[in-house]
Amino acid sequence: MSTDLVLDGLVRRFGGAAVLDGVDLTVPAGGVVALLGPSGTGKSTVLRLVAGLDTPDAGRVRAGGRDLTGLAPERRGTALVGQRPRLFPHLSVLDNVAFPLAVAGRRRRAARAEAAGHLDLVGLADLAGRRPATLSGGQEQRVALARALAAAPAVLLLDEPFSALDPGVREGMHRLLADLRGAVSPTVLLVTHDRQEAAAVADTVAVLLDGRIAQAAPAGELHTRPASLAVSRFLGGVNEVPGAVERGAHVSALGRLALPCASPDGPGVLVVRQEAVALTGPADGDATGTVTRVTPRGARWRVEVTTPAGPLSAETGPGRTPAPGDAVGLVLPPDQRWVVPQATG
Ligand SMILES: Nc1ncnc2c1ncn2[C@@H]1O[C@H](COP(=O)(O)OP(=O)(O)OP(=O)(O)O)[C@@H](O)[C@H]1O
Repeated sequence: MSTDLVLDGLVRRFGGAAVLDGVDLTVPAGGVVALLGPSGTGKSTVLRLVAGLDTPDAGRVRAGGRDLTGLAPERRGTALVGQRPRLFPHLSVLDNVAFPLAVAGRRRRAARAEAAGHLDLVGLADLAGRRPATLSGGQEQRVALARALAAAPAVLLLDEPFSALDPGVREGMHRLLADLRGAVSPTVLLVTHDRQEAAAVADTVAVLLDGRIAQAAPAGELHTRPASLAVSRFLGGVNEVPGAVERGAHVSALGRLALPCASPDGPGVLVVRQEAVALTGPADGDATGTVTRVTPRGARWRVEVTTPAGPLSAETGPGRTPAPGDAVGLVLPPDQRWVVPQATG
């Protein structure tokens, strides 16, 4: 049975510096939240505090209304899967998965029967008799997931569990996670530094910046409606037009651009995702300028343009791409315009 997970004002200091400085976050029962942030911001530390492998300097961890903060790891009802599967090399795949059941006091036969069910859940029933050394990286991680699920955790903690896998295998793991949600609906807190992974598997993506959750929202909303310039930049947003909001429009060197939603009057930076910006002829568009650079981004192209408001970029699909020196117009679609406060400091 899944329960919610609530982090309430978690603080963790190392050598006097607060790595976590008041982390508030809720994962609803059966929900998947991805914790996303730059390297070294304390994502793994959050998981360690939830798992009971480390102790917060302040704040509480609750699950299903139970305060876990002072409890030993084995009494918390959490299971942690990390980047490395850490399987027991001398045990078969089946016995690896049966291990937490045996520790919980199940008889060997019953533990194995239950473990077989969990292996089936991760699609590895045929490999039950194999040793971990004979498995691929993706298979090993599936076994690690089955072992974690065998412990029937109320909360499953995943610390970059797919980051060492090849992209194709990683996508398979994302699908597996979705299937597992359908079958056992665990409450999941997943740490990742991969934006695409966070968007692919989580209902809510929480961005950890400077020791706090800067924003928690569905991935699409985070990208198009960031709470701050810091969130926008962390998510790869490059278009920033300084100016001010005046009676429902953003006023800048580009002129007056109507805003789709109410925004308070005053200084503000217009942000529009580069993927949403369209190129048009130099006589049209919300901004006009000269192309300075064109760079490939996978199957797409990033086109950088100097405009009266500074550099702006568009990402175009396959097709005719302008060249440096071309005069172009940029369309900033009205429903994609969003204003964030000016950066401070
Ligand atoms: N036990 C510890 N003692 C001292 N410093 C620590 C300890 N654990 C973590 N830190 C420091 O806290 C910071 C956050 O570490 P953490 O591993 O939680 O970050 P992260 O966001 O998971 O990073 P990454 O994405 O690189 O894995 C780092 O600067 C790390 O060096």
